[in-house]
Formats: sequence, C-alpha cells, structure tokens
Amino acid sequence: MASLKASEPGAVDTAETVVPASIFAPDRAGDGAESEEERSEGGEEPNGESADVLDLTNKFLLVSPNAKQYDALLRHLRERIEEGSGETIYVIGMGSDGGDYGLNALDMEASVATVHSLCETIDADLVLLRERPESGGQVRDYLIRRRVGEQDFLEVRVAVVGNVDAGKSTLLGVLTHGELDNGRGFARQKLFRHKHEMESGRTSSVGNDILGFDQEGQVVNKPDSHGGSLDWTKICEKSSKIITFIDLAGHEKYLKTTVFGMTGHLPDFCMLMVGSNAGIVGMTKEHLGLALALNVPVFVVVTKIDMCPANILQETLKLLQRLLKSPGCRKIPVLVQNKDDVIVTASNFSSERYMCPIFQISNVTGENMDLLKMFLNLLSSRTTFNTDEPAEFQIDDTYSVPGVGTVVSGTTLRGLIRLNDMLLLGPDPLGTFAPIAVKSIHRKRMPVREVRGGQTASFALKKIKRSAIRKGMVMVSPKLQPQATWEFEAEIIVLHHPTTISPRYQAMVHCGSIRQTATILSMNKDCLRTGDKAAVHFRFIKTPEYLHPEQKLVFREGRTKAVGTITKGHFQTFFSICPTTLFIFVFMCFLQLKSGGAGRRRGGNRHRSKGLSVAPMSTPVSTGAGTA
Ligand SMILES: Nc1nc2c(ncn2[C@@H]2O[C@H](COP(=O)(O)OP(=O)(O)OP(=O)(O)O)[C@@H](O)[C@H]2O)c(=O)[nH]1
Repeated sequence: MASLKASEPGAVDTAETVVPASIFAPDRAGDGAESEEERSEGGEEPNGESADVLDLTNKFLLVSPNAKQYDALLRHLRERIEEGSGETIYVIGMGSDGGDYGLNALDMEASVATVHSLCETIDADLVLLRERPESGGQVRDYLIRRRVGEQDFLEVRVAVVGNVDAGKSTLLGVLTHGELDNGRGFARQKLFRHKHEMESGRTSSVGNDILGFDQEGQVVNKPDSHGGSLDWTKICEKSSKIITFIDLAGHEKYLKTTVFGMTGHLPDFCMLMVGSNAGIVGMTKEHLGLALALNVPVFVVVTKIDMCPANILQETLKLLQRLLKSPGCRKIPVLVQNKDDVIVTASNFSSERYMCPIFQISNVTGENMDLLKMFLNLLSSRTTFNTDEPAEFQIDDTYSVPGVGTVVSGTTLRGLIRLNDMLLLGPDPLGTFAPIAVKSIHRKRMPVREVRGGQTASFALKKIKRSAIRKGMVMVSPKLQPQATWEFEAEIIVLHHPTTISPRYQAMVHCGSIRQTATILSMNKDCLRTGDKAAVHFRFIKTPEYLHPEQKLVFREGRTKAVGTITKGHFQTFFSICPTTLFIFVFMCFLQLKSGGAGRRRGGNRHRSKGLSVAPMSTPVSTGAGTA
C-alpha cells in the first residue's frame, strides 16, 4: 500500500492540516527578469559588492568574486560549518538580490567552481543533493561536510521512542543491517541483548546501534555474512557520519530506563515511532511529552503502512497532527513525501523548533526508507564544540573489562579530552573529586587519541575499582574546580500526578546521567497538582551530585511526573553531609586503620583510601591536585 500523500483525494484531512515542507524554504525575493544593468543599479557591483557592504546573499557573488569577497565567503562558510557541527547545506543560485532565483549554465559552472575552491581551502567535501529549475535558471543544493580522517566522524545521537510494538527495534534492524523485515520479528532479532528480550520480543535495556554514512551519503553498514553482526570499527573507518540510535524500551514497565536514555544519553534528536494500525496509544504521548520537556527536537516515523488500511492510516495521521498542534506541543507537522521535503525539513530542523517532520514507512516493503535514510544523513549534531572550554564528561555506564580494568562510558559534554589527560572524577559519597588518568579512549569500539564535546566515548581508567564509580559521576578538567551539591533549586511543572505533591514528597530525579531519589524540602506553593508550576528546593537522599544551573530534570515516581530546569545548586559544606554518609566514612576509616593496610594489597583500595584522605570534604580539589 502506498503512503498517503497530502495531495491525494483520500488524504483530505491531512492535506488541510499538515503543512507542506515548502513553507520552510526561503521566501522568494521577487519576480521579474533582470538584465546585467539592473543588477548593477544603485551603485552595486554586478557580483554583489556595494561600496562599503558585502552582500553575501547575492546569487551572483559566487560567479567571480574578488579577493575581498572570496575571503568574506570563506569566513561565512567556516561559520556555517562551525554552527552545523561540521556540515551545512549550501544553496547555489538563490539570493536576495530582488531578481528571480536560478543561474544560467555558465554562471552555475563558475559558482560551483568557486564553492569547490572554498571547500578545498577549508578541507571539506561538496556533494550535490538536488538540482531544480527556477525562472532565472537552475538552483542547486549541496551538502558541504568537513573532511574527517579515518579515525574521525561526525556524530549524531537519535533517541528512538514509541509504544511497544511500534516497530522501533525492527526499523533499527532494517536500517543498520540492510535487510527488510518479514512482519514477524525477523529484523529485530539482531538487536536484542538479553535472552528474555529474544523470548518476549520486547526491548528492556538502553541499546546502541550505529548507522554509518560515507561522504556521498551512502550507508556503509555491512553485516558479516555468518553471524550477521556489525563490525563497528570498519563502519567507523568508512564513515564520515555516524548516527547512534539510542533504542529505548516501549513498555511502561521500562519507563525508568526510557527516561534515563532520554536524559543520560544526551540525544540530539528524538525519533518517535507510531504503528499506523495501532495509532497514538499507550506510551506514545508520554514519550513525546518527555522529549518536548527536555527540549529535544522530535520527528515522527509512522510504520507498518504495508498492512494498514487507508482509512486507519488517515485516522492515525489526523490524530497525530492534532496532537502535535495541541497547545502542549505547539508543533507544525510536515509530511515528508519526497527528496525536496527531506532537504527542506533536514536543513531547518535544528533551528525551526516548531517543525515536526513525519515519515510514513514500511519495514517489510522498504517503502520510503530512502527518504528516512537521506534525512538521517543530513541531520547535524546540536552540540557545538569549543576547544577552549574545560573538559566535562558525564558517565552513564561502568564496566570491568578483563585485561583492561575499569572502563566508563558516557558523553563528552564540552571541551577536549586527550589520552593520558589527568581529570577529576567524582563526586564520591563525600562529595569529593579524585584525580584520575585516562589510560585509553575508545569511540564506537575504535581506539582514538582524543574526544571532543558532543562525542560519546569509553575510557579505561587507571587505579580505580569499578565499584567506586557510579552512573551520574563526571570526569572534569581540574580547571573547573568542581563542587558537589546535596541540595538544589529548580523551576518545575507537574505534568501528571493523581493527587497533590507537598514538602517531604520523594521521587526519582533524572538529570543528565544522574538518577537518584530526592526529597522536596520546600516550595513556593503549599501543594502542587497536575499542571502547576513552582520553584522547588530539593535534597538528594544518598549522595551529593555534580549539577549545573540550566540543566533539565525529570522528577518521576511511576507515571507521576514533573519536569523542570535547575536554577541553583547549594554547594556542600561539612555540615551538609548526611549523618549516614558520615557514619560510613568514619566506619571505613576505622576499618582501614584496624586492618593495618589490608586494602593496600589491592591497587584499587590503595588509591581509593588515598583519594579519600587527601581530598578536603567541603572544598573543591585544586587544579594542582589534579595535575600533580
Ligand atoms: N507488516 C509490518 N510489520 C512490522 C513493521 N515494523 C515492525 N513490524 C512487526 O511488528 C512487530 C513489533 O516490532 P518491534 O520492532 O519489536 O516493536 P518495538 O517498538 O521495538 O517494541 P518494544 O521493543 O517492545 O518496545 C514485529 O513482529 C515486527 O516484525 C512494518 O513496517 N510492517
């Protein structure tokens, strides 16, 4: 069955309510052909340079720029590539010079040569995405992507959410393994990680799958012909861009894991999957609400269009666009039907917060899969990177690897981390940060020498036991002089609660990769009900954490949920340590003394006891301690 087009007679409701992608394309500047003389009118040079201003939007500027214009174009392109985290979509033949869009063949050739030369200067590649006729000639859209070495690639993280059976794991199986599904769970088998997942057909953990694109935008994933598994290193070597899918569980039972995936794995985008036959059911709204609350741009993939009757598909699309346009979402649904729509939606998706592209696909017939792949290749990371910022890395998992030792995985939030760098790891239960050396770094299972802001990585750490590290800890540059906090203030809004929330209420706080129960100490209202907003003072119950103002948080207990933003942290003093922790600390010191150095026989303990005794409790570890 073909997907519904907005213009099809059967899709009347959709056509009326779903906006065509073209509304996001740049406005036409005006009509009417122009002559060479008209172009130069008003003292302006033919190629767009007025006496004192360089108009970089003039379509003729690229035809034969002088040295000054060339430099300005180069600066402008560099900025755009910076903003797009290594890539940008560049349109040739369109400009705000008041004339028609499009260039004749000669001007186009000259303009493309200029852009080629610009790209060579900044070490980037130019790939033609589309060519279209306009009244003034041809217009071309190019993807310009910074060249990366074999060891490097651009990285975009996409969280995959949606109700159980929406086809999440199946789509990821089809995309990453290149084989269509049989409608009975064939494609998803390759992704399940646990035996119980194989048996029940349900995802229960946060899974990572990668999809690599080469410079030309072609998928590079090639599963091995025997086991069907993917060789991540090969994919990374051949790719200029890697999409990491964070496959999250659809079942309500695993909501805690899903929330952790959305907050802790720092997705750039959220792919909300909806089964066309089932519609907006179960956890769909919950997952959409979560993405919106965390400010993650959402696109929707409607699956199973091969088995869905036309009227049901229409109904699902109608309800979907109603939901997206509702006051709680305030999105503009855009039905993606062809390559033009893909280019327009992908190039505006990060900046146009209100846009929500909708794809209709089949994992069984592969219909529209090419559009979805093209869209994924054009998405660029939302995290911009700045080398000057001190490094910050948040830990979302820990491992003990035989022969290697303790390994932590997570996301580099900012800055640059190099092999053998000395960072501060913490906070431990006492709120201190201990110096730690980075022994080796892996990106997508591939050894690398450094990682930058926005990239996920795993680090092998020296002289530390896995048990001393927990999810939510950070590794930061000593320059930051990190401080842990037991208490913090946040502006929150209650999305759903059956009764009222008042002081002393406890629930799980998810913030980045932090997941810990916190108590409400006080708030600026007596009690909170669904829909209420308040300024709330929280306190963690177990350990202090490393927090930033402006961080998003989810406060959750079962389906009860509040979301908000941290406004202030209360930094720890000796007296703010909870009595239980203090007792554990004294008890541990006592054991250490009594055993006369039993721990010293094991490297990890030796390090830990050293860390605890040298680091002051209420003050940050100094830069000197970190770099010594
Ligand atoms: N006919 C058809 N069947 C599909 C399609 N996509 C998925 N399926 C089938 O739908 C069933 C559920 O798919 P899953 O991928 O397990 O769904 P899920 O959303 O990952 O479910 P959870 O992991 O439990 O959250 C499987 O039997 C798939 O074979 C499709 O496009 N067409």
